[in-house]
Amino acid sequence: MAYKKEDIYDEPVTDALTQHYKQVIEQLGEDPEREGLMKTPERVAKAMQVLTQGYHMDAHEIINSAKFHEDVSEMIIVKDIELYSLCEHHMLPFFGRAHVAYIPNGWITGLSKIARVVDVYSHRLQVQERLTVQIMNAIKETLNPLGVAVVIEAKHLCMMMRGVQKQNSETTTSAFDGEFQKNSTRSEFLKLISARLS
Ligand SMILES: Nc1nc2c(ncn2[C@@H]2O[C@H](COP(=O)(O)OP(=O)(O)OP(=O)(O)O)[C@@H](O)[C@H]2O)c(=O)[nH]1
Ligand SMILES: [Zn+2]
Repeated sequence: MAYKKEDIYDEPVTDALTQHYKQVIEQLGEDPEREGLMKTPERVAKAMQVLTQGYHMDAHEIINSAKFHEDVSEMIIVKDIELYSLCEHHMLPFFGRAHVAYIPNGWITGLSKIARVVDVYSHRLQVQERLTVQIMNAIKETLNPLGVAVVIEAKHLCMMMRGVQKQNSETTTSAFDGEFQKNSTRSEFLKLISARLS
């Protein structure tokens, strides 16, 4: 599991990406040999490996590493988990907050593991909808809870810096399973997450 900084970079990948980014800089009309840009291709190569490190991480393994038997049947909510991802269409960031809830069925996991699962799937090339469902499925498949809910609110730089150039639009996606498909449970969850947001 690549948790530590030194585990993230793969030397052949860094070398190959560095060469490509040097060409990218040239094609954009800049001089990759000028002082300020000398180390930029390598920096970008490393940054991109950090932003996509989720491909080398296993969400199921993370949850299973801190899975505890506990007889609680109340809703557990972890809200305002900040997330940074890359849209797979433009490879530009989208960023915002994830709110995750589940109703245990005998098993709980460490709270930080929920945030780690958000990181695993957001550190990949994504669409917000798939990211939302993947987080839900990882919790569903490992904890077999009575229900899981995930809401993500995010802003997409591809819509802000280019293209349609809308600075204030925010996209909300949601995925509900089990008990959360019932109106009353879903309303309770939505009320609890919006209570602190306002
Ligand atoms: N559904 C969804 N769409 C996304 C996401 N991130 C970016 N997009 C959209 O992906 C679409 C790609 O559309 P294209 O027409 O192929 O690309 P484009 O010409 O760059 O489109 P514009 O952004 O409208 O200029 C755009 O409408 C983006 O807004 C996401 O997470 N989910
Ligand atoms: Zn995009």
